[in-house]
Amino acid sequence: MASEPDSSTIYLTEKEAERIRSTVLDNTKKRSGLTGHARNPREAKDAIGQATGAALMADMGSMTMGNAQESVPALAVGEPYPPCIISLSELQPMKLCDLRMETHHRGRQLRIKRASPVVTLSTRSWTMVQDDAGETERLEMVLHKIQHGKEVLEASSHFTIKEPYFTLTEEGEPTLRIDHPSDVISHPDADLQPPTQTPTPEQAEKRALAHKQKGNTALTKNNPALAHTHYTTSLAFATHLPTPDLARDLHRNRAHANLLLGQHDAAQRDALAALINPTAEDDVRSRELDAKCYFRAGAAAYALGRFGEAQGFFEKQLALMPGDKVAVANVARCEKREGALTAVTCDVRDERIRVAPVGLRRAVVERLMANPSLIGDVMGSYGDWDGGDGRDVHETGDGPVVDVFRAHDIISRNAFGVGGKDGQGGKGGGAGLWPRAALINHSCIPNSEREFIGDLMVVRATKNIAKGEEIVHRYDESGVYEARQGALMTTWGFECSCALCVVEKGEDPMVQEKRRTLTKEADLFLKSAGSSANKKMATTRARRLVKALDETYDEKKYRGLPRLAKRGVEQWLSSSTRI
Ligand SMILES: C[S@@+](CC[C@H](N)C(=O)[O-])C[C@H]1O[C@@H](n2cnc3c(N)ncnc32)[C@H](O)[C@@H]1O
Repeated sequence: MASEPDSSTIYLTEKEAERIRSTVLDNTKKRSGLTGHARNPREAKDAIGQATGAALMADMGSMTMGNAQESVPALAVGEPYPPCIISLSELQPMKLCDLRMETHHRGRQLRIKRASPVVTLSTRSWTMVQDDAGETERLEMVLHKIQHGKEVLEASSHFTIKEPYFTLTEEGEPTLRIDHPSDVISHPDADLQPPTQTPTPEQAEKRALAHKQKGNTALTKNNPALAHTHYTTSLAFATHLPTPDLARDLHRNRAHANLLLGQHDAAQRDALAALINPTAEDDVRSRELDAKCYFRAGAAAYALGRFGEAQGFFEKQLALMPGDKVAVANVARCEKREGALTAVTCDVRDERIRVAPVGLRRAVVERLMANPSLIGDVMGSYGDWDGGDGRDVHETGDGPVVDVFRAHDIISRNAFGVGGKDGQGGKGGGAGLWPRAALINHSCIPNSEREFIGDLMVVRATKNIAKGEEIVHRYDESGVYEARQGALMTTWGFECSCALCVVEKGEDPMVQEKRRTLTKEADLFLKSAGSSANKKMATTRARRLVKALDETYDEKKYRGLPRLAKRGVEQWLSSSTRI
């Protein structure tokens, strides 16, 4: 399958769709037949050699292809399962030899270390891992494999997997598989471990200062993830010092690293933990430092969309540093945005093939993991998979928890294209999730319209809306009944039964066919009309098309109802004849 450069069009033949569907469904069947079977041990040397070769090939591939993505990856959306919602301390250890095929090892944890390079592909990454008995197994992270802008499997060499899932890859090879990013805990390398025994103040100061210095260097080298790690280790030592000054410096610096990493909750927490709150008016240095903290807390709140709170912090900053207008004006938008990775997905639940904004799913989950205060807002949205027992658990003792299957379903049913009004993504514009606007239902006879100012969605009333009346907008713009219903069913999973759809559904098939043919002609006209040299001729043709389309609508049946098929050409006419 291929995608057109700079286009949201993906060409997928029926044969290709069938191949994807049958691969995914055959694999699902094969896996279910293996449930509970013993695992076949791997030969370590071969396994590590296989991963090393594949990593080399993947690296060479990305070097020669660069970022040009000519083919679209396929992704199976498997049977949903909830993330682990139990803290590590309550899970029983297990070994690789205890693994059973096609099993979620509930109540267990598996400690492993990486034994090969990581093979990084666009929608998943894998590597070979070993436990302390020297057994080797394959480990795969699907889609949500990046944290702090780095591949999780590459960022460390020791991990614990919570409630490991042992299954088959899409190619049928046994693997440990991680879907939910909270199901893997990375352990820092030895020199970044917090102290195991209480250090003397001298030892604590020496280690804390050394890590602070490394953190500062990492920040100047544009590596906030490494800076964050060093500041965190430094803080673990600084808490053993008799005065809080160094710990405050570290919180202030880590707030900066957190902002750069898009971890706004943590940035705000750090910025406020660093406050000195000087009482003396002439303590200029402390006032400057606190102003910096309020600026960072404000920038974090702003990025979280809490504008009132952000304003409060900026006002406090100004009170400490009167006249520093630049600080307010320079509110940094620290949010990292991800490219619009699209994949062809096959969902085993309804066997449908969809083109899904999986880059958006990855960006949303990354943002939620980094800012747990947002999890409730997003996870409260409508989605087919309700998350089972873990639905309302957003955090365990080990950190935030995001159910990626629920996130997937929520995005499938609630995402809209930025810049487009078709809900499928404007041309090259990507897609986004607006939790509040996602509450709005669809109608083909809407009373509002969505528009975009950058990535800000504006829902504008298109007619007077009475108090208590439901606000509705159009998810799909197609003027052809079957095309519109097809998109509503595939993307949003419902059949529209508004007054217009009721009439169109009962329409004479001959009339429907005529309208379809004319709509195709209108679409072709709209594609070429902009470049037409003869405007007069184009206008005449547009008028003729509007008239012909109008004649397919029975005056009585369509009284008070929109005639969607002619909208596009009518809009062209009104804009082309506007002075
Ligand atoms: C963006 S959400 C809309 C808000 C959602 N109804 C809620 O309760 O949060 C989209 C989902 O709402 C439902 N929906 C929206 N418009 C609908 C309509 N006209 N008829 C039936 N279901 C509709 C579908 O389940 C769809 O997948």
